[in-house]
Amino acid sequence: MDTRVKICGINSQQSSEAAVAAGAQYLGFVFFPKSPRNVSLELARDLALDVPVGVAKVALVVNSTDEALDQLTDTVPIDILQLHGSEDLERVKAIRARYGLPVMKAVGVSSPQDVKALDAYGLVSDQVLVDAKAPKGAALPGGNGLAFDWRLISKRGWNAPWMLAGGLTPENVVQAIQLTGAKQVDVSSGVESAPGVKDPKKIKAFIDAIRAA
Ligand SMILES: O=C(O)c1ccccc1N[C@@H]1O[C@H](COP(=O)(O)O)[C@@H](O)[C@H]1O
Repeated sequence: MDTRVKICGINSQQSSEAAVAAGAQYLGFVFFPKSPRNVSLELARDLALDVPVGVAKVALVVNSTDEALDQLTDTVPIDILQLHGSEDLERVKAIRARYGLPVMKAVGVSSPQDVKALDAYGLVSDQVLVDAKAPKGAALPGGNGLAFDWRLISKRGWNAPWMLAGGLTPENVVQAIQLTGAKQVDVSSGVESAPGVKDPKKIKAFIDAIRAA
C-alpha cells in the first residue's frame, strides 16, 4: 500500500530521524501544554530545520489565539497547521486566510452526526483529519490511543483530502485502511513505549506493515 503516513508527537531528534528513515511523509509537532508530547517553539524550530525537503512539518494546535499562532509561525518553519480543538468554520477560514498555510481540521467521530460535521469542514479546510472523539472529561482532545468504529466512514469521501487517526497501531492499521479506504493515516500513541516517548521500532513496524500489505 502506498498510503501516506503522519507520525505525530515528534519531540526529539531520535524520533524525527526514525520517522523520516521509516518513510513518513508528515511529521507532527504538538503545541499543547497539557500533552505529554508538547514541544517548545525553540525545540520544534531546531527539529524542523533538520527535516529533509519533501517531508511535511505539521503544527498541531488546540484553540490557539492569533497571538500564539503568530509566534509559532514566526519561529518554526512549518508547512501545515493542524487544528485539533473546537475551532468553528469561521475560525478555520480566518486562520487559513491570515497565515496562508494549508489547514487540516480535525474532527472527532463517535456517531453518524459527527461524520456529517466533516462535510462542512471539508469545504473550508485543505484537508480533514478524521479522529476518534475524545471521551467526556479527557485531558486531551486527541492523542488518547482510542479508535472509533471505522464502519461509520467506510467508503466515504469529503471535499478535501482526508487522513484517518485514532488508536492506530502497527497491528490494526492495515485493517483500518482496508475498511475505510484511507489514503493517509496519522498515529501517535500506537508508536510509543510510554506517553510522549516514541519507539523507533514501533514507528518502523507501523510503516512496514502498510508497505507490506
Ligand atoms: O498527541 C497529542 O498529544 C494530542 C494532543 C491534543 C490533540 C491531539 C493530539 N494528537 C492527535 O490525536 C490523533 C490520534 O492520536 P492517537 O494515535 O490515538 O494517539 C492524532 O491525529 C494525533 O495527531
